[in-house]
Amino acid sequence: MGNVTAIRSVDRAAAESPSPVPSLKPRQAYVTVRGLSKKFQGTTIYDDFSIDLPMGKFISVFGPNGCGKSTFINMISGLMPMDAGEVLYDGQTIRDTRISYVFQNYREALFPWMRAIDNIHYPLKVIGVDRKERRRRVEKLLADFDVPFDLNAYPYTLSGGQQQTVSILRALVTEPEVLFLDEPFSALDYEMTLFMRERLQHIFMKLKTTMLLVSHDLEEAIQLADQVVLLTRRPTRVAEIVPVDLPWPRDLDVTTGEGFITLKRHCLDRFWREVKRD
Ligand SMILES: Nc1ncnc2c1ncn2[C@@H]1O[C@H](COP(=O)(O)OP(=O)(O)OP(=O)(O)O)[C@@H](O)[C@H]1O
Repeated sequence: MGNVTAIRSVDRAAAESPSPVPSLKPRQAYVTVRGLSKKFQGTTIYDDFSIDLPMGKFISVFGPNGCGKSTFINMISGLMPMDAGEVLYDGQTIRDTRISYVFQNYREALFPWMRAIDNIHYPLKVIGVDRKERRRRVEKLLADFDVPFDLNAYPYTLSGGQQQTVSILRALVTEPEVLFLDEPFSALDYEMTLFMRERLQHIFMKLKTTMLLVSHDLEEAIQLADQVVLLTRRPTRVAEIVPVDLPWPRDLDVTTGEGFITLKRHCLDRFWREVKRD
């Protein structure tokens, strides 16, 4: 609404004044987290934690073991209650924001009694989209992605990477504004992990959906992100937000290039300082 009002007032100004109209930059929307606190059995994980994350960007979250990376995205995605705090997505609460979640454990995430294609249809069915419209939306999604295996297969007949591809497609079918990914590739072998990172980048470049990724793997965290959020040990704060100004797609040339190596070294330094801190 704010933008519409701004554009209208500039139009009026243009009509009333001969001076050139200043060009309007699109407003950057943010996920705003304020005063987030969480304890588990007396142990403080977060205490009055705040951060702003730009929407439409790929953000990865990296930090020491057990610092609360998964807890963070579970809370801001509404999967886990916070003890205190507020999270807004471009000013809207989570209830008014379309979100999806891709879990690490694809074996438990897909419905084994449904074919892959029916797994992808399922979220639309839950929100009451009729069969014809469901088919249209799934076809539109699949047209964008070259899926190199049979979606009529049952999940157990598919490889880990294929199953995780189905999970990602299922997460995307509702056209989420924000996609949360909690170590989505950590259960895959190395070859499949590299392949899936490439695929996820292409999805991101095409859709520009806000992506929030938790990763244990610093290379992955850097390769996929516009910004890496480095967290401290508990009680967890932001150690640093590292911008990743590297060209997309981050292919082998990029990930073995000087810019990437410098960023990795910087993040590792910060990480070690944090891990060794008394
Ligand atoms: N439901 C829960 N009940 C009790 N403690 C929990 C619960 N969930 C997480 N924890 C604890 O909170 C801390 C943060 O957990 P979390 O899984 O968010 O960390 P993480 O940074 O994602 O961990 P890792 O690096 O091991 O994946 C850990 O010490 C964990 O044991």
